[in-house]
Amino acid sequence: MPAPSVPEPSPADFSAEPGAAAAPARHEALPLDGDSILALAARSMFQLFSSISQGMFLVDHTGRIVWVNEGYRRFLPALGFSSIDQFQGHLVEEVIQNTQMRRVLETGEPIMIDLLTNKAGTFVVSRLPLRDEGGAVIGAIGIVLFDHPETTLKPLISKFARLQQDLDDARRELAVQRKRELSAPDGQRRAKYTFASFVGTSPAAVEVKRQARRAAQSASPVLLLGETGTGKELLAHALHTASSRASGPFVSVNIAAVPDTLLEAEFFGVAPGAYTGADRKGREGKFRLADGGTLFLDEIGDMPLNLQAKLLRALQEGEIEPLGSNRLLPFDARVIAATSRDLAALVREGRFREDLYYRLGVLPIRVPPLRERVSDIVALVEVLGEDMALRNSSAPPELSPQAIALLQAQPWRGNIRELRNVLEQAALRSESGQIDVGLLQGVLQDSGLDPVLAVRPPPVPGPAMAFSAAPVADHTAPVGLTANVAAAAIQPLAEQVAALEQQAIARALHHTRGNKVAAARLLGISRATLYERLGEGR
Ligand SMILES: Nc1ncnc2c1ncn2[C@@H]1O[C@H](COP(=O)(O)OP(=O)(O)OP(=O)(O)O)[C@@H](O)[C@H]1O
Repeated sequence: MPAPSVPEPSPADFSAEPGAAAAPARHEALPLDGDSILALAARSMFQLFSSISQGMFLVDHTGRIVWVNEGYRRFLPALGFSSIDQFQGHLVEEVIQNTQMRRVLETGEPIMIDLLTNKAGTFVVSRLPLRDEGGAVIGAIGIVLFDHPETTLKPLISKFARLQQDLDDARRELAVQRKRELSAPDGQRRAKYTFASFVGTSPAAVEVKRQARRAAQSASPVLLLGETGTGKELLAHALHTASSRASGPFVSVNIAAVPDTLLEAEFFGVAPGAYTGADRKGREGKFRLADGGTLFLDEIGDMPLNLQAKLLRALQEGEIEPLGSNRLLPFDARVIAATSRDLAALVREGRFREDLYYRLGVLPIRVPPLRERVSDIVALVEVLGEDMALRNSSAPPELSPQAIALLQAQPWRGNIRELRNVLEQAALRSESGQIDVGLLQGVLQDSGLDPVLAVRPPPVPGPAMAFSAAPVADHTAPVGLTANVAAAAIQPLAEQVAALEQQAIARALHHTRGNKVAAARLLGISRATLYERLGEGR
């Protein structure tokens, strides 16, 4: 090991203990010369950091670790080291994954606050350069300010995760929109999904696709009801593509996203000359843009009451009146509406017109939440993993059977969107591309989800499930299942029963927040049987 260029400080030099052995003689007053004052201040700051931080280490100018304090040593096992010799004396990037210490050495710039995630967990860290008297960078100090920030900084981290998710969603939507615009000749809007894009062969998924296919044959309005992220918009696209209007435009309006004051113009358009400014030339409304095709009204439950009356009239008469015009214009668009709200309850509360509810709900279709179609999770993970890989130009993540079992046990309140987000986070944190149950549990916790206890995996061939189905980026292409998934689907009955049993146990444990006695009671089995099924037989 080359000699460190920063003299290795003795622990006593940096002792955090007040009055520690090597502390200089007590000063009754500040020393008078500037150098001594600076030295005293530096030592005091160092001691303060050492005592309030979770751990510290020093690297020399080559990036070699030359000193580690007591606090930091407890992270060594999680980083994969059983003794300090395996850590100290090595280059920092060889022993701490994802570290940015090299950047600090190269630029001389501190990184005051950063989030570091590696196999030891997620940490809030600070990195400061050390300079000699001439100002040259001779090393750097790494400080772990907080470990487990998911607990200590939970509100901040959840907010960050939410914002990140919003940003990712917005980017995705923008990319899709751009693609749609580019592929649409003469500015026409097209649907991008078919029924094949709706992944799932569970009884609930098959039934919803059956109903939607039948609805595609009719000209009546369709009402898609279901929790957020269950695939209502995807189904609306598919329904349009399977209908006789497939060659016409697919136009969608997210009512919740448009300010109330602009909705009327958005729907019915603006007559030329009605306004000054940008709308002087007039503007087509979505009803007219959807002429000959399908108009998808997303989040219909958020529509203001005054506009509900106008929408009802338009649907009944097949005519709209643009703002600022006294002419009625005919339109020919098939309406599909969707909501994640309890529309019947809104009607009871007087917040949604009953006549409009019946008018829109001629063909109501309930889109099932993911927790009612647990058997679709393997295929969904496969498709989402492939899609992520395609976007990031990386290999699809590989999930251990235990990780799959954990995913199957989640309540998924945000449904497929939430599942996707969890997978993306897990893939980001995994260095090897493998996602095991421990990593996944951390992600679920950090995402503010209520992770269900891990259970024994469903019997799946192979050590880990490699996902390599056809990409979903093109949702018009049928999604192929890999041999693995296909094999999983036709496992021997005993294995399928065992998998179902594991899911039931996971759900019961979730329900009882991990209380095994209560879970056993719920399942009608003895505690011993439950332990045995959990692989903890004693
Ligand atoms: N069955 C499915 N197979 C594959 N991807 C799906 C499926 N269902 C939903 N998705 C994907 O999940 C995401 C959310 O779906 P979608 O926007 O259609 O849900 P939604 O019910 O309309 O949500 P919201 O109510 O929040 O608008 C999309 O990226 C969609 O492609």
